[in-house]
Amino acid sequence: MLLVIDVGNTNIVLGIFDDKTLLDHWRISTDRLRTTDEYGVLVRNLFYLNHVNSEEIDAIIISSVVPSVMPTLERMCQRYFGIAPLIIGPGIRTGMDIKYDNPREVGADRIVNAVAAYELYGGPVIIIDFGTATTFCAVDKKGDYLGGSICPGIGISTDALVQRTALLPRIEVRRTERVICRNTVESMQAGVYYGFVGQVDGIVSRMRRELGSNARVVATGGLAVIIAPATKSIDLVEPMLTLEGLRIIYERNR
Ligand SMILES: Nc1ncnc2c1ncn2[C@@H]1O[C@H](COP(=O)(O)OP(=O)(O)OP(=O)(O)O)[C@@H](O)[C@H]1O
Ligand SMILES: CC(C)(CO)[C@@H](O)C(=O)NCCC(=O)O
Ligand SMILES: [K+]
Repeated sequence: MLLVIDVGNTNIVLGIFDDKTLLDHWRISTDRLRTTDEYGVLVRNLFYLNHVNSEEIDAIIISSVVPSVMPTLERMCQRYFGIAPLIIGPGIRTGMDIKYDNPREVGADRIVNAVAAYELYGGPVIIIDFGTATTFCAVDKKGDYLGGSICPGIGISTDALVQRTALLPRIEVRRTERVICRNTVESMQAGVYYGFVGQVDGIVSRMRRELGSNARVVATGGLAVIIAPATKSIDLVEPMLTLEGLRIIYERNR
């Protein structure tokens, strides 16, 4: 079985594949201070509680956009699984040509998402990931990664709004009936929700113009299912896109 690990700035998502089937997945917070042994105990416990036999893990692949936790995670893989993990980075075959000025600069999560989306849906395709940041990525018909846009994420934007004001409370991101709202919580919900819906449709329409096509649009990340229904442009929501991409890239490098 294959253990896939996606290290984001807020969360680390772990998944287990038996061949092409995702058997289970878990989300833990990204904690730069956690030790090798703490990560080891956490992961081994998740496996134990979900009846996964650690002995059956025969490979690990990791994508990370948080360099500082990588030495710890690599040691965890060695020590608790006896495996040297494959790490998305220079030297890994993704099967995708990266057209960034400096290909090493693109976040590994964006490349992994792009590989999965192109494999699943073909090109041209636009990928939106609602994580700590909201990223938009474009892949053309040939399967080249063209680049995209990076926006402040929904969670951190809302946190900033709450932190920098005296009277605004924390809210749950939620769709509202209307945008002319008569209380603070609903006003904030409407602004956050329809503001980010508008961002999606605005950036996608510009991207479609630059891509010169009727690109398909796939969304992932925790908030994708909440935002997608009100957008005009999101065609598909694929919550496990990054894990799927890690599995595909692993197969290209085994
Ligand atoms: N319903 C919600 N209301 C308010 N905030 C939310 C809601 N769901 C998620 N968030 C916040 O949105 C942010 C993005 O969450 P999500 O879990 O999608 O990203 P992530 O996968 O953790 O991101 P990364 O991959 O960058 O670590 C987090 O800060 C999270 O706390
Ligand atoms: C944009 C984030 C933070 C999204 O997780 C990540 O992909 C990242 O740190 N990227 C590096 C910069 C870039 O992709 O151009
Ligand atoms: K992510």
